[in-house]
Amino acid sequence: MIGIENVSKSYGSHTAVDGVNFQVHPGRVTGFLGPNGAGKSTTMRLILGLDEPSSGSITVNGRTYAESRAPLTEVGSLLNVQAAHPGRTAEAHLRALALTHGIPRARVREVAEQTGLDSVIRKRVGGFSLGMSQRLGIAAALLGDPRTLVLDEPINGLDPEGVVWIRELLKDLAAAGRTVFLSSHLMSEMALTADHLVIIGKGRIIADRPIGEVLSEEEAHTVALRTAETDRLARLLTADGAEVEAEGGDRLAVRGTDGRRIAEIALENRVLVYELTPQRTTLEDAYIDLTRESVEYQAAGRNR
Ligand SMILES: Nc1ncnc2c1ncn2[C@@H]1O[C@H](COP(=O)(O)OP(=O)(O)OP(=O)(O)O)[C@@H](O)[C@H]1O
Repeated sequence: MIGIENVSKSYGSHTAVDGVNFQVHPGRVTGFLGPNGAGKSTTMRLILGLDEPSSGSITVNGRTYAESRAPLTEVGSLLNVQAAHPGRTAEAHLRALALTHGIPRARVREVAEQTGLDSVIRKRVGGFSLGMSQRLGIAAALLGDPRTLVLDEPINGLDPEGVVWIRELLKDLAAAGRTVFLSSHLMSEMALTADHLVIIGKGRIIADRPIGEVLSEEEAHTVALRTAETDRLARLLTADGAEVEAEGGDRLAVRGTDGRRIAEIALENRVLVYELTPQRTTLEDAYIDLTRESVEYQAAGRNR
């Protein structure tokens, strides 16, 4: 369990994280989403005690990270993929980490197997592909068998097989009761991996909801239709309380009602409707909607 209470972090006059409140619960995969510069990495660094918040408090499993005696066995993290010394073998890297935390050597073999690294365990890390380095970072995160995992963009650099592998791994870890918190900008991947979403924009939390809710709230708000009598049907629907927009030609976009009500009104008034499509918003659309303001703000900021 990760608890973030009123956390802010400023760098000089720039506020990277602004009064953020949320909790990451065990037993599910929580996705942390936001456009570039939204504050994801900063928040993760604060959770891991690598940086001090300007204000507010952060706890992991009920304690601040600094209070944990053996953080690797409490929180596993993946922040910087290239964190291992390039001249070391993967095995030497993992053994050194295990040694500093009193973790038995046998555990190195276990995590190497779990992350598909066993065939390259004696190879130097410097020669690793991004995908292999990513697997090594995940192996290091799992080494202490921690209850909580904080992973910054763990899907980056993985091939399709690697993506499926990490998705299954994270789901299994959550199913075993662990707290799994990962950042990504890949909405499509989040839809397949995360149970819960925390969306951040401009350093503020925009949404903190189960993934299904993010979808259903945004879903079917608009019904697209085609009819031979756009003006008449638009008047009838507006009189019924709907919001109608002419989309050109025989098309209307209708909000504030549903397809069934539109069909009833059309039938009662003998208006021919030959297409009636509730617009399903994908998670990606919902995300773009939620973060649009942040992205615009950033684009404006860059031009300054
Ligand atoms: N050490 C630092 N010094 C100054 N500004 C920083 C520092 N670290 C982050 N920032 C700024 O804080 C804001 C948030 O950055 P952060 O890296 O947390 O965003 P992010 O959501 O992880 O973005 P990305 O997806 O690009 O990694 C950005 O405007 C960034 O420039």
